Amino acid sequence: MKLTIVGTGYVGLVSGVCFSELGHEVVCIDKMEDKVAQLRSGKSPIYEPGLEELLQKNIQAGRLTFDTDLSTSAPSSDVIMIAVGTPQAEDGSADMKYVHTVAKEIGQALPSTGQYVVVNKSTVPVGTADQVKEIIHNMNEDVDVAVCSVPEFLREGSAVKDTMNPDRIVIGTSIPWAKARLVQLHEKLATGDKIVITNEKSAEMIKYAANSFLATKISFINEMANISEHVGANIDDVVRGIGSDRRISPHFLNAGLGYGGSCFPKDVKALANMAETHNYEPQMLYAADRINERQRFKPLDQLLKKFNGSIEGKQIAILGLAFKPNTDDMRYAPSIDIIHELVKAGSIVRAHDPIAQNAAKPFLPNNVTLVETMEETYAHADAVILITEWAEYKSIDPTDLLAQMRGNFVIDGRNAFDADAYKNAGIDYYGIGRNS
Ligand SMILES: NC(=O)c1ccc[n+]([C@@H]2O[C@H](COP(=O)([O-])OP(=O)(O)OC[C@H]3O[C@@H](n4cnc5c(N)ncnc54)[C@H](O)[C@@H]3O)[C@@H](O)[C@H]2O)c1
Ligand SMILES: O=c1ccn([C@@H]2O[C@H](COP(=O)(O)OP(=O)(O)O[C@H]3O[C@H](CO)[C@@H](O)[C@H](O)[C@H]3O)[C@@H](O)[C@H]2O)c(=O)[nH]1
Repeated sequence: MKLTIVGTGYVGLVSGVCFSELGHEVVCIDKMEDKVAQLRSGKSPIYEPGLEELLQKNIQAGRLTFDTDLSTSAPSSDVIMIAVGTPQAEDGSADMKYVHTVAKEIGQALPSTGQYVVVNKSTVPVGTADQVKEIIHNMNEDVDVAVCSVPEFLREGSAVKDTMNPDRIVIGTSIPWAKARLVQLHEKLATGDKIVITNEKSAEMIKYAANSFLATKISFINEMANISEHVGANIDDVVRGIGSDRRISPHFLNAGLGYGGSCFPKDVKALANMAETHNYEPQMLYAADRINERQRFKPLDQLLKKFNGSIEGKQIAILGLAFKPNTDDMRYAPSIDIIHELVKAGSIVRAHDPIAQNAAKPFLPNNVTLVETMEETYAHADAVILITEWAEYKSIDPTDLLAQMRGNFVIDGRNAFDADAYKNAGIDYYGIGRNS
């Protein structure tokens, strides 16, 4: 099949690379000319394990090309996918301007002959498929187009693996010929029960429900960790105890500094906003969001407690800047808020991230020192905060760490270190919900 994919962010680029790897002919479109030039030369603009290799392989095989304009490839494509950003608007809703622009461009590009499938792969409010169809028809009322919803569930850091081995593919369309085309497109990825076929609105809702459930699960376990601290329980044991119940499962129950990234924070808010516009008050979503907003500031409370109310002049080492390991994405990373607060309080901050160092720069205050190695971060530090649980940080020897620090306070914001080993080495160790 021939595909045009509009937008080369995580979703558009990873989908483009994976569909071409599966043998389809793919043209990826982006407005940013330098990004398109970079992609044409086989260089990935994002850090994503396994992506660049497949990008180069499929460009060489002639199945994957890049363009700045969709008008050449869209009319000859079996499927046109919209994969542009839907960032958070000021009122918490999804900002739809990029999707609407692409819809107009598609309407202008498609001829009145042929049958076209347009897919919303971006995370969009319920009702968007109808809206996109209306915009396309406003441009060209004769075009025969099915606008469908096929939401994306990949995770950054394992995006290629997730796309090639999906738990399920959701296809939202009420038009039989469009359904047949989309089932065929995905047949090497999912068949049988792994394909969830539904209408457009339910598919759009599935994406928000999935992300909001996962975000709520994280806020729930963070709430349990916070309560455990107050009552003297240990969250690791609590998770073992509840996670062994198959109805709960141990997955996605890591207490820490809360969820960041480009999806959960904005999608919980967008779903809440959607509910409000339909006069429904989504109490659970408000709570998940509020708990998450507060959680990332826990290291500051602990530092103030440790240093008797003032951290002015204290040297604080930050381990990890990206919103999670195996990505260089800094969108809504807890490190940004934490570091700004530390600097405001007069601390001297040295920070390290194995991959996100450059991506982090524009988000951080100028007087933060970004260092090349993790050892340089904690040399002479009064306190260390682990924010992102990169594998290399887990291999730190607590005795070596203590020998290089000036102080002895370590805040493990992701419960990634061996608490007993740290305490036995003489470190004043604080983990989230672990101190009992
Ligand atoms: N990032 C993820 O892990 C992920 C996973 C699942 C779903 N999603 C959803 O997918 C959508 C895309 O997210 P992302 O992180 O991949 O996006 P992104 O914001 O990283 O990138 C979007 C790209 O679209 C391009 N673009 C904007 N307008 C364009 C136009 N008119 N024509 C061509 N290109 C245009 C931009 O230049 C940019 O390169 C969002 O709705 C997001 O919520 C993201
Ligand atoms: O037990 C956990 C699991 C995750 N997190 C945090 O939650 C955030 C999100 O993590 P993850 O879901 O792994 O990353 P994303 O790449 O943001 O992926 C989510 O958002 C995507 C965009 O919508 C969806 O496609 C994915 O299915 C969904 O997992 C990160 O800050 C993690 O540190 C925790 O705090 N505790």
